[in-house]
Amino acid sequence: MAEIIDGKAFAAQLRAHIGRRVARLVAEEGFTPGLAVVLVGDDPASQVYVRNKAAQTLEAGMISFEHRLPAHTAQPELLALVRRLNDDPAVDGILVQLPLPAQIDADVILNAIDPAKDVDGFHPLNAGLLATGNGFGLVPCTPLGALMLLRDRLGDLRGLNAVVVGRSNIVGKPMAQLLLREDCTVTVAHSRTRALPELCRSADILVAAVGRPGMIRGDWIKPGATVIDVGINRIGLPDGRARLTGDVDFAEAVTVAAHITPVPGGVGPMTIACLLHNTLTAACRRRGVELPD
Ligand SMILES: Nc1nc2c(c(=O)[nH]1)N[C@@H](CN(C=O)c1ccc(C(=O)N[C@@H](CCC(=O)O)C(=O)O)cc1)CN2
Repeated sequence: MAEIIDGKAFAAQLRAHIGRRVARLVAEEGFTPGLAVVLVGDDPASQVYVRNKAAQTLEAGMISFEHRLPAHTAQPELLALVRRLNDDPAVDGILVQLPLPAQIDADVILNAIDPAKDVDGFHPLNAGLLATGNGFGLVPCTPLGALMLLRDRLGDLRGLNAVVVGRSNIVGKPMAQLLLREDCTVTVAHSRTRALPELCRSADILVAAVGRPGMIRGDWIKPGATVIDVGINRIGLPDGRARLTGDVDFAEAVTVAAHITPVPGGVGPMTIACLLHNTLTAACRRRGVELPD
């Protein structure tokens, strides 16, 4: 049976460490990092994520600025808010919660965020810095969290075969870039990939980020592989409640892999912990202060 990677516990330790570093900044440098989170509309899952982001920001000793706009908000209005936040010296990090309502072009909004405050790492400048390895940008939170779990479990990743299933800008592409930076041999697979089960079976590290519940079966996994499940799928139950499940068939995979992240409790909690990590990083860089240990 695989060892189950406890992302919830790891994220709690990371947040506690960030909290200690923030306390040192406040005491020694006299400033408190600030994170602005913008939510447009009333998507229930997004509301929970934004609430958790605000609560964990405060717990880490940072300032939380929350902006909630109605679902009918027009793009110029949201753009104006982003520009105000770019200009606000108390705001070190800006995050616009996704998905956005259909009348808003997410790329226009994400590209308007000051790259130095782009704690989601979605701005093309930060994506470019990650792709070229040319300097230090801000890295998208979910893949950064997944990489932290991998390094904690496996140590040196050099030379390992990694297959990333999914090519989104939020997870698949940055995950592949991060693994390349670790000297893995990386393949990015997607909905048009042929012979996907065989390809997955070649992976020492298999990252599933496709958004299709249970798609990766146990016999797609190389015995002894490390499986990182980034999928967060809500499955309706007959009693009206919902169950969270990943992209990997956990019951099958756990009997084949050496290490596996569960859903919930795996990569998900790392997303917000890494958001706080990025906010601390952005705050120190913007203010020309060394990041405390
Ligand atoms: N601007 C962004 N929007 C979205 C991002 C993002 O990184 N930036 N990612 C997701 C949602 N997300 C954060 O925003 C997120 C997803 C999951 C979790 C999490 O802790 N999951 C838990 C289960 C929580 C639950 O019960 O729903 C887990 O997996 O254990 C945190 C944040 C899309 N939008």
